[in-house]
Amino acid sequence: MKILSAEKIREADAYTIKHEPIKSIDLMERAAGLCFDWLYAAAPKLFPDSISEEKDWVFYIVCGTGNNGGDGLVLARLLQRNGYNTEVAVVHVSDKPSKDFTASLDKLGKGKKSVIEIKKTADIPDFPDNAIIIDAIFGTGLNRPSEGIGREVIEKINQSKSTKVSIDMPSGLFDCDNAKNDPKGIVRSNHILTFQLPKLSFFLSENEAMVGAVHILDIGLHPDFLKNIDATFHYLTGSEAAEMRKVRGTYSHKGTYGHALIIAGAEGKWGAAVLASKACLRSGAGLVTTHIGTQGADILHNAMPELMIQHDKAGTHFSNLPDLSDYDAIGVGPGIGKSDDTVRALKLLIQEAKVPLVLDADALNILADNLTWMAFLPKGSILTPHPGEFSRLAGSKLSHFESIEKQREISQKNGIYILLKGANSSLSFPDGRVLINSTGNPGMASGGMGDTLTGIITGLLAAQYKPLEAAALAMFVHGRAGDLALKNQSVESLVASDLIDNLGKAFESLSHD
Ligand SMILES: NC(=O)C1=CN([C@@H]2O[C@H](COP(=O)(O)OP(=O)(O)OC[C@H]3O[C@@H](n4cnc5c(N)ncnc54)[C@H](O)[C@@H]3O)[C@@H](O)[C@H]2O)[C@H](O)CC1
Ligand SMILES: [K+]
Repeated sequence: MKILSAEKIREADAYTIKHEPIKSIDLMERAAGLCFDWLYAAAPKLFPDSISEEKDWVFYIVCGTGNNGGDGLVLARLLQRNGYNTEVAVVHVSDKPSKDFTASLDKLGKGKKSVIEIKKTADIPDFPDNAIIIDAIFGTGLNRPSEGIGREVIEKINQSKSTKVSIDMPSGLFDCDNAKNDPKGIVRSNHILTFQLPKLSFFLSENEAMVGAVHILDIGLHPDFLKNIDATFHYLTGSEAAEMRKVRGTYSHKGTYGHALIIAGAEGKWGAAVLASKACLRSGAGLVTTHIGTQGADILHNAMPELMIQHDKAGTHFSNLPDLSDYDAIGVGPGIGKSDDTVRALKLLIQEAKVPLVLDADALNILADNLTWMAFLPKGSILTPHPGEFSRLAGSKLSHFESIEKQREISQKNGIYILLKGANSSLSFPDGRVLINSTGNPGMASGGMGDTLTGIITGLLAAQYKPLEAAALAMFVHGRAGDLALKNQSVESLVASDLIDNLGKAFESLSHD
């Protein structure tokens, strides 16, 4: 699913109005109608248990004077028509109300319910603590941080304990970069009813306090426009991940699915090799060999009889390169440490490898100490840093938005894929596009999860997936397996082994997406 900028969404809006064709006011009615349907279904769960009777429900609709405010006014009319209690406030954020705002206000007027006009501080009402506040002050038309009376109202809304439902965007939030924005001037939304496509800022950690649950409402923007428009950012949905999955031929054999090499583990961290190797075996590789210090070999053998083992010359860590000619995919890094001979062996691996590499953990830390090696990585290699590893690679502490911009830059410059792990992991391609993941949960913030991801990507690469599909499908399935594993665990108790146990179900679940 594409993620478009506010500017592109405006173009989509205009294209739809012209080519569907539909009047802009009717598009607003359609959008607000979908908000009503959502609220109608969700309201019983949104009001506190103490207010169980519909007659006691209050919907407090706070509107700006642009089209976002217009949506709020149409929604207010629909709520009133269906017999719900409403309070409607208009914040005079601009002295030039939009045409459709004015038309919607006229229609509401016919219902003879008075509107609270907010022009100055003294006009701002006390918002209740047990209502639903509909936030329709600013949408995609915000052109500078909220200020003046609009901002004052936003701050007062944020003081209320009522559930806040934002139309299209939390008012005050920009669609992409909020580095120069002030969080205090943004509605702390519990639910966002966003139109057609999600906005990038919904997925960024700096906006966590303002972005609640996101609900995407299909308002029928023109499919031709949505299909043809180029997008830098994409949200990876289940059906898109499912399309990447390859069907296995009846007459295929283990040779069809390639031979993966995992280089992982060192004294005290053999478990990293176990997790990466297991995940690799469970992700479709025909054969998996793990290159490991002799002292870790028994642990691996006992954990997985299906695995082949390649002994390193050093007993305790990765120090020498095996013959690479047998392998279709190579994953390196989990738990390998940073010994001098490990550094030398990794350098040799980067020079000698003829297949894309998957680099994780200590392999990335070594790379961060030797940034010139980046240009020598086999094209299509995949780096899987967590935010700490990424900041070492990128050279400074960055906001999430800045990290993604930097991630794109490094991918494009070096012809590699970077999978920046975290909530809403992002995968950047050599051509500058970025996929944002839609699976996973906070229980996955624990040791070993990254080792598992390395194994999955390497397994898919061995099984002849192209780097783009291997990285994207692995990212999705890894999160999905974490979500499935959570059903029998809690966010506190979830561990990487649970995730591996659910890989089968996760791959299978794709057939239902
Ligand atoms: N996407 C669609 O197809 C549809 C979108 N709809 C809704 O329309 C808004 C966008 O409306 P727009 O009129 O362009 O802008 P806003 O209502 O978001 O606000 C603009 C309004 O506010 C003024 N303004 C902007 N920034 C500030 C500021 N910092 N301080 C004060 N005032 C500010 C600006 O001058 C305007 O007056 C979209 O989000 C949807 O909700 C349609 O209704 C359905 C189709
Ligand atoms: K809004």
